[in-house]
Amino acid sequence: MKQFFSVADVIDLSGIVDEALRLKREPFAYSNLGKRKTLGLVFLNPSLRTRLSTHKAAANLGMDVMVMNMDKDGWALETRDGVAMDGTTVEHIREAAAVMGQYCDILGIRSFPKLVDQEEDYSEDLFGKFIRFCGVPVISLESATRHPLQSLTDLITIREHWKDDRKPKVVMAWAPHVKALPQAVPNSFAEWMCRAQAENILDFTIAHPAGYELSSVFTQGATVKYALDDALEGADFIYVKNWSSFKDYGKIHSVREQWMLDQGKLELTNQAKVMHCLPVRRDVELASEVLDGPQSLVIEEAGNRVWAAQVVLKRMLDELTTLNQL
Ligand SMILES: NCCC[C@H](NC(=O)CCC(=O)O)C(=O)O
Ligand SMILES: NC(=O)OP(=O)(O)O
Repeated sequence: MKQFFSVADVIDLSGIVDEALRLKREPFAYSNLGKRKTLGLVFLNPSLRTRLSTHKAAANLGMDVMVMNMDKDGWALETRDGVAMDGTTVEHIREAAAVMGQYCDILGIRSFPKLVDQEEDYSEDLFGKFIRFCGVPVISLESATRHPLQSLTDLITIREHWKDDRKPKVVMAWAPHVKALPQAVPNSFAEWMCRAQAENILDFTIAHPAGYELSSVFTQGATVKYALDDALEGADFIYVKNWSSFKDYGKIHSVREQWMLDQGKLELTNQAKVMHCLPVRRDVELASEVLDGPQSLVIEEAGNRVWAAQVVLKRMLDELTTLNQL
């Protein structure tokens, strides 16, 4: 694996999930694979889970890890080409990425969208440039449009909790929030679930109020419902997430109906397990009674972030080892 940016970077969806679950059973089976290799984790935004789980995954493989909080500790980064840097930006991504590539064998980077200009965010300009100039394999730690380590984790968690012969009904349900959030997590989850649905692994439904349609690039084959109660009927897994409007880019529309998942709504489902990528705003996005209840998987789901990161790092290290032997 040379990069991990979207589901398109995975050839074998079931294969990578099974391999991650094998790593969960034997975390130290490849503890020398990453010896004398360095992972750099670059953050332009806050993180708890991604930072710690990816660090732990690298440690399990014997790697050294360096973390750069670019937003707080780095020089202000310029990403545009052809501009004289006579303003507030100090260092161009051309040099910054290339220099980090000198110190690291694999790099991970997190960069959220600005939610102002749809075209700019969806061009993934910063990611494209980072990949181009750093010269080493790159893992997305969440970009403007996707969060692949989270989505792989989510598929691993669903696989772990589904023992029936019948395909599970997975519902991604929009939830209220106090501020405008990116579409990266729901885009990515939809993209991975649509691929899983195409591979006959599960059935996938998206529920959101009118005006919250995601880009059709990510939702091919998904059933879309505009009423939460209707979508929840027969659900085996509910993936709760807020996102801002894609069409009316980055905006929040007022919604009259109740979209927060509480115990009453949960009772409409097939005793569904409840998932959320975290962080979650209690009693805004998701009722405390559900988060603290027996159907919540959120803590286990966060725990599984380690195995998603570890399988991706392992595949990249395997490839680096093969290249070194040539
Ligand atoms: N990395 C996981 C989610 C990150 C981000 N959440 C947030 O920014 C929450 C902020 C808040 O609740 O104020 C999102 O939804 O894309
Ligand atoms: N779910 C997730 O990516 O969490 P962090 O933003 O804390 O890394």
